Amino acid sequence: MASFKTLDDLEDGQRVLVRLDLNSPVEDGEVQDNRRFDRHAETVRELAERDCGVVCMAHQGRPGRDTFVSLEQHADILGRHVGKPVEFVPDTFGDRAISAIDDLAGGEILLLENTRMCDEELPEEEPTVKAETEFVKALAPEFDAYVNDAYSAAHRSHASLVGFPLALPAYAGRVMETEYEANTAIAERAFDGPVTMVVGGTKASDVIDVMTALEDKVDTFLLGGIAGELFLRAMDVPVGRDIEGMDLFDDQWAENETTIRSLLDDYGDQIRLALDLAFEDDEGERDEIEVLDVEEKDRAFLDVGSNTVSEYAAIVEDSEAVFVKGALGLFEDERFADGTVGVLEAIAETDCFSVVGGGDTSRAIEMYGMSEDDFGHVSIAGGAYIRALTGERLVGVEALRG
Ligand SMILES: Nc1ncnc2c1ncn2[C@@H]1O[C@H](COP(=O)(O)OP(=O)(O)O)[C@@H](O)[C@H]1O
Ligand SMILES: O=C(OP(=O)(O)O)[C@H](O)COP(=O)(O)O
Repeated sequence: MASFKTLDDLEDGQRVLVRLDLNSPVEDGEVQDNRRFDRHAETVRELAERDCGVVCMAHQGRPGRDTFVSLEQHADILGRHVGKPVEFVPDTFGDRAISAIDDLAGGEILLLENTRMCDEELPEEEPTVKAETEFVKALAPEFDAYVNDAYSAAHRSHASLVGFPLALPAYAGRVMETEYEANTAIAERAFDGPVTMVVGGTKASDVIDVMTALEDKVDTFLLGGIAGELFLRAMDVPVGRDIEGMDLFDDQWAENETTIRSLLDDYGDQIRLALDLAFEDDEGERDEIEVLDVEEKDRAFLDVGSNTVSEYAAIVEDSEAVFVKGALGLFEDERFADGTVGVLEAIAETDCFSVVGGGDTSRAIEMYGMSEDDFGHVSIAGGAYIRALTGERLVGVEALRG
């Protein structure tokens, strides 16, 4: 179990500084609503209902990128999800921020400006260094407590994540608590029956890291996506054509060939690869081919085939726990969603313990009309999820332990 304090340990009516992760896609300058708002709203609402004065901080994008924008729009979106007004303060820790915090009554909510607009936030440094920044020293005396709900940013040693826990009594928010429990389950929990891990997506290195870290915890790895094709290539199946403009295959093959071959040599019995693959035919329709019939590296495969889905679904049905990282195909295109959706539906239908993570893959649940309630946990974290799966400790979580 986690050895940090949670909101159950926090007294009502306090003035609290809450770190959220509202980092969102931005299209043409417009911040896109997403599950992070909905999840964090639960923590913020609870604190406001418990008569706390709630001051939220969060980041958006990275300096120099188009997504590095103000949090003004985030305040409106968050307010809609909380069901209460969230006042935006265009300042991180200066006079305007301090004066707005001083005026805050119990039950009211503020959102401060993008923490990454403060110079001291970003360089990754030790918590003790971050605790000595002007940012932390100016804000901390205004509060009774600090709550970190930003699990998905907890792998970053930034001031708003690791500095404040040294300056204030620190608690995990509801998102932090549930993400931590679910995402560390594979590394820390023992299951009575078979444990299965579905791994796919575009990043072979993520898949390799997960497989290497978890080979003794997982009975069967079900592979798909671009990563799965690279494993097929190591079995001499001529797949993995480069899509124009994207060095998805050849670069990754050059980087990972040796590790993929040794994973297959050492843990081949635990690894299932696609039996068939799907591609776009001349009429633009989905077509499928048996892996054994692929003779030339002349087309892009965009999903696993229907026999593979049946085989994978049967393995899922017999599992005690299933963890998902990465999609089995290009599910954003309905023609190539069968693998990802078929396996997710199999998970949803069984009563196994399940965790689905990865920013892109978990979007498939909503896109294809499945309910998050049918899964044990759907993570809103990307990088932090991978780190948790591979047993890496997250600095932001460690800082909460005191
Ligand atoms: N065969 C494929 N060809 C192209 N894209 C694929 C293929 N298989 C999976 N994908 C893409 O992989 C993406 C998810 O990859 P990744 O970023 O590694 O996972 P996540 O963000 O879920 O951790 C999906 O958006 C999906 O479109
Ligand atoms: O969205 C985030 O990470 P993710 O894309 O790995 O889920 C976090 O907000 C961390 O952002 P960062 O990777 O710019 O430090």
